Amino acid sequence: MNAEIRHVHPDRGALATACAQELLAVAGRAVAERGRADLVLTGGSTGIAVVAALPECPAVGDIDFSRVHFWFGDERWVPTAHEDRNDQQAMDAGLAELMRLTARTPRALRAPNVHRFPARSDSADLDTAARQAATALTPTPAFDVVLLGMGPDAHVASLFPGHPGLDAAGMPVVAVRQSPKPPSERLSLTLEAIGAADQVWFTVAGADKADAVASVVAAREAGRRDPALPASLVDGRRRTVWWLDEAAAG
Ligand SMILES: O=C(O)[C@H](O)[C@@H](O)[C@H](O)[C@H](O)COP(=O)(O)O
Repeated sequence: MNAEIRHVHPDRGALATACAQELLAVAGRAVAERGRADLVLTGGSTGIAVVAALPECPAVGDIDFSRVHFWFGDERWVPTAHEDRNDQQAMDAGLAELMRLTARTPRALRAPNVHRFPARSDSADLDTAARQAATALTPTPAFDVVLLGMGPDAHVASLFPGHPGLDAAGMPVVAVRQSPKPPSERLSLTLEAIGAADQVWFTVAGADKADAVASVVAAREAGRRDPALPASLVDGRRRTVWWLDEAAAG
């Protein structure tokens, strides 16, 4: 049975710290129980703040990062190492530091454990890249946690209200064009791939998100799945968690 939990923190920094600590706790348990952890990171200000908080967590030294795999919920279709890429922002914010901190140990986080979407520079076109990414995600890994940010329009990953990607069925990755949030071309996990996760965590901060949070929470509490609010369409198999700051919680 799916449980929905809400944590409210004073600000984005406190939210990010608490969320990062819990993420490492989940990773530690997954490694102990099934030999590996699969964590899906997200772009956006709050998602990247969570990654930035990871190296500061006291539990870093207790985790066997050689068994922790990081994935991405979506990616912006720009060249490798471009500053707009979610993988590059995550590396710069915290993954590179995690690699540095663990480098001289047998538990090191190494580059092959960071599973990136294809980049504009190394794939022929967006549709080919989506097919390549889908192949790499078939079968879909047993994600322990999918982290999601949420836009003021209630989009998650790169699944925007009214966009065709929302209807994608039978595939884990979809090509997204004409995204209302720049850049306009993107790759995204589908609702099906996100929903295969054990836990889905929304990380949302800022007063500009309060209306969207209120609408999505109201829809979910009423059992209403509304394609105009993509965040109302996703659940973890076991648990869905909201990590909010006070401004977003309203
Ligand atoms: O690539 C992206 O832009 C995202 O993954 C996107 O879904 C993001 O998480 C939300 O737009 C929230 O972003 P903010 O926290 O910056 O508002």
